[in-house]
Amino acid sequence: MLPNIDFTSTQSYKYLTDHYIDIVSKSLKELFETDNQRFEKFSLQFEDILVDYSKNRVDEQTLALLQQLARECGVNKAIEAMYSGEKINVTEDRPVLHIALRNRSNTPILVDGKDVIPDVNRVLDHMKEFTEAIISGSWTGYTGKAITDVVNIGIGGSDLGPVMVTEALKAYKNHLTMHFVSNVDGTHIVETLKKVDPETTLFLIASKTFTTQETMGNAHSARDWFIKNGGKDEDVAKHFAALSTNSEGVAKFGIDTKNMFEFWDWVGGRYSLWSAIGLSISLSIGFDNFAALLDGAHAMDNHFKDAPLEQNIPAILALIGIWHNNFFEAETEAILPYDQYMHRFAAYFQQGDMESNGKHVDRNGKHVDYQTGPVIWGEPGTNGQHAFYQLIHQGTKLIPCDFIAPAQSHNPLGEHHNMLLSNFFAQTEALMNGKSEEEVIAELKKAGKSDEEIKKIAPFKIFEGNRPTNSILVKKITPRTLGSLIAMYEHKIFVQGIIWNIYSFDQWGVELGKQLAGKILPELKDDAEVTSHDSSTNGLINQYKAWR
Ligand SMILES: O=P(O)(O)OC[C@H]1O[C@H](O)[C@H](O)[C@@H](O)[C@@H]1O
Repeated sequence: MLPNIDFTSTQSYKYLTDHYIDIVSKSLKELFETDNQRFEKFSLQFEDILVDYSKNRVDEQTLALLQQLARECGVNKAIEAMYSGEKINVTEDRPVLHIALRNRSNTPILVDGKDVIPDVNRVLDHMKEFTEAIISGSWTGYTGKAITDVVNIGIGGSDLGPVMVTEALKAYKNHLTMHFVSNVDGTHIVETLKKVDPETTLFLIASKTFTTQETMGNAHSARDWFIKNGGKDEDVAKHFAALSTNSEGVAKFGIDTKNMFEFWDWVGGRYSLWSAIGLSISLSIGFDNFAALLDGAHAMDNHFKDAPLEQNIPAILALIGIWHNNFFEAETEAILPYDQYMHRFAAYFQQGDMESNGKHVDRNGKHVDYQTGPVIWGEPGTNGQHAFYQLIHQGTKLIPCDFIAPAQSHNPLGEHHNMLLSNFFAQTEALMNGKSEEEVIAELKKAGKSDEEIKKIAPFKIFEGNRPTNSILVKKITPRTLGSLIAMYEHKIFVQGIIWNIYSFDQWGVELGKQLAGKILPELKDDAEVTSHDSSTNGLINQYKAWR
């Protein structure tokens, strides 16, 4: 059972409300000036990952109170419940066991009295064998040629994780060319099929449910293309594999269940890259690297389970996020990787975080009267600097940011990496310290500006600073460190969901749009005027019919 506590009625929440008044009166700059141990006190290292959370508007008391809040909300109990396979996804009556997919120490985890680990390992063995056959070329297409291209067809959790990881670990890539088709917009599949040859292409149909409209549409189009371009029905087995929990659906589609890589309903879609959904990752970087990704996640899982709250990185990041979200009323959080390979990291956690904690009903079925999950967004640095950092520095909204960077580049090239990292360090420093009026005036004087000119221009050049950031410095982005990093964010989301007293592992909010699209689709089949909706929806549908 998950705890069921309204965090706003806890003792620690009341203390935090008072303490907030004290903290807002101090600037980050002051907090650093009055404590030269801040970095030592407010940073933690996990293997090759350094997490510096000192540039947040917190002091020792803030963290102590936030940790007390976590205790009062039963975070430790909730962690135990997840790890022991309890059905904590109550509205779907399922356990939440992405940790079991990377349980490299093989400790049994029971679901309905049955240890799930042997099944996890069986599928991993199947993935290994298949990966090796494809990479070595011993698996051949219908004309006897080795596979050169892999097209993963999936959406949401069956796409974003594999895309993000294969991009982030591109430095480990082999000769296979990867393609990802997600959008039901025909352009996506059409443009992809232009680049591949049916004789040497493997399609992975990735769908937990094997019913998702977009994925099924794209999968059927891929199959039709394959048949139209020389393949026969009996050749499908050599070119199509399925990653799914739904063996009936897979068989119905015509994929041999021997080519089905199974996972289970206790894996949430957005937490599924560690499962058979990760087959495209394994094909792209080899099974050993995929296993190293799992190892890294498992190491973070152990840290999360065992480390006391005071040293527990995911818990600390979660609590600081709550501090910003519920006390400073920040509405969004930016994830800013200073690593080009990680360019889909923020997009990945848009689903990870927003689909998990974008809920307004608490675990009693009641509308909450506090803020829950933030809007997650971000782009790689330094591109973001030249686009939206203006608002972060001088806008009216508070945007807590996570800066992530590797110390070692996979592509050392002259001064490039120093230039990149100098921007990372400079931005977090600038966001913290800002630039005072005195500094601006002194600078303008030095530049020879008159008093009048200074008076006119100075207000625009002032930076208030006091903008909070986390800095996550990774020695190098390897499969292992990436695995740990992803798991760190997953657990952060978990802790926040527990404290906000919501269910983080369902996603009912995506259903309504799907249902309505299902109703509208038949209405688009002919040219008859549609009158069954509101005037806007009718008007749009009828104009669409007139123009198409
Ligand atoms: O893997 P599938 O069953 O095709 O689901 C793909 C996606 O569909 C839905 O929209 C869910 O909201 C996502 O959580 C899921 O990842």
